[in-house]
Amino acid sequence: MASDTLDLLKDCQLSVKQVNPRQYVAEIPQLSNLEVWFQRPKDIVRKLLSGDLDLGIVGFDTVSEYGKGNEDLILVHDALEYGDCRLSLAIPQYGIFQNINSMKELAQMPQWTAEKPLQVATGFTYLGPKFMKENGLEHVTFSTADGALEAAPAMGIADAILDLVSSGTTLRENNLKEIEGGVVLESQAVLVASRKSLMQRQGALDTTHEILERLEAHLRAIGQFTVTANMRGSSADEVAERVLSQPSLSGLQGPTVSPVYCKRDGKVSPDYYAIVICIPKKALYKSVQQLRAIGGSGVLISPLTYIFDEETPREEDGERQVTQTFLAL
Ligand SMILES: Nc1ncnc2c1ncn2[C@@H]1O[C@H](COP(=O)(O)OP(=O)(O)OP(=O)(O)O)[C@@H](O)[C@H]1O
Ligand SMILES: O=P(O)(O)OC[C@H]1O[C@H](OP(=O)(O)OP(=O)(O)O)[C@H](O)[C@@H]1O
Ligand SMILES: [Mg+2]
Repeated sequence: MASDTLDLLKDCQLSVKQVNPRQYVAEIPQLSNLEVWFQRPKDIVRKLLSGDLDLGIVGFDTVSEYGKGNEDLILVHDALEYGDCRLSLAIPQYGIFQNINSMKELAQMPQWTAEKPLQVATGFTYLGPKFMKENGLEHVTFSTADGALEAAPAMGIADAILDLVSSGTTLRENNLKEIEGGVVLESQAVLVASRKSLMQRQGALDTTHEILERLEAHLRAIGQFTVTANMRGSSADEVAERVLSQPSLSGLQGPTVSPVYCKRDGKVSPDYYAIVICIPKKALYKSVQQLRAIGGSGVLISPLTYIFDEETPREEDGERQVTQTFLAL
């Protein structure tokens, strides 16, 4: 998470300058009134709540576990697109669990009683009990460990585990399986703020706004490409019409069409037109085919680095409750 976070900030032109890796304080030269502190994920959330930090970048799982629904925590950006994982319940593939494939079946197993409850090993001692209760599992006890939880069932320490899963390799290698309805939450890296800080600390809101804008500009651009092509035509309007007749070629705000002039027999006139559009990566191949079909040639494709809109989309988007809260400040 730490190195992915540093990479993301760097891509947003917010490089973190750390004198040496053992020093836990650093700076971002572009943001003069900001200090960066390297802390364990759970401590970031705790320190946001205690008022010792204003902003944090952590996994959503950590915000949920240690934030415990506290309304002082605001998700300023809820999808930084790395650290993807899910918090999920896993049980052994063997023994009494061989034919158990859902939370419902697990809850209905006759084995779990007040005297002999289902034992779950987890580091998520807030979300774990809450989830099991919501799923109708009454007879459950929890044991906690900081890592290598996947070994607990084979060691006889627990029946099940509740831990983060990404590729699923660790579970598989330890003969464990996920079950239907067993995902507590989906997680990825988020930017989280203390509401109190944003409201009360001088400059905190402006700095957060700047970071958010840069993040948005970069994240919107990932997966988008600029496509330029040449096209013959009688006028810019006619070329634009041809481009817009194709569903994958409308770009962010329609195509830019520019005349390419050349001089022939002493006369300067547009010989052909250059068109520029932004295209999402997944539509790239289809778009190139469509461009060719309408007479496009010399198609050049380059990755986009930033897309700055008039306003940060996350602030405009009415559907995003969290950012609305941020704006409401
Ligand atoms: N396998 C994984 N793939 C992707 N993201 C993960 C994975 N495991 C954990 N994460 C994310 O990385 C965050 C940090 O996990 P990590 O294991 O680095 O720290 P930790 O063990 O929780 O903290 P500490 O360093 O205090 O022990 C998690 O909260 C989660 O959001
Ligand atoms: O599904 P996978 O891709 O195999 O990833 C899941 C593993 O990753 C995390 O552990 P991590 O490597 O962070 O070590 P830790 O448990 O010691 O924190 C998590 O706790 C799982 O064990
Ligand atoms: Mg692990």
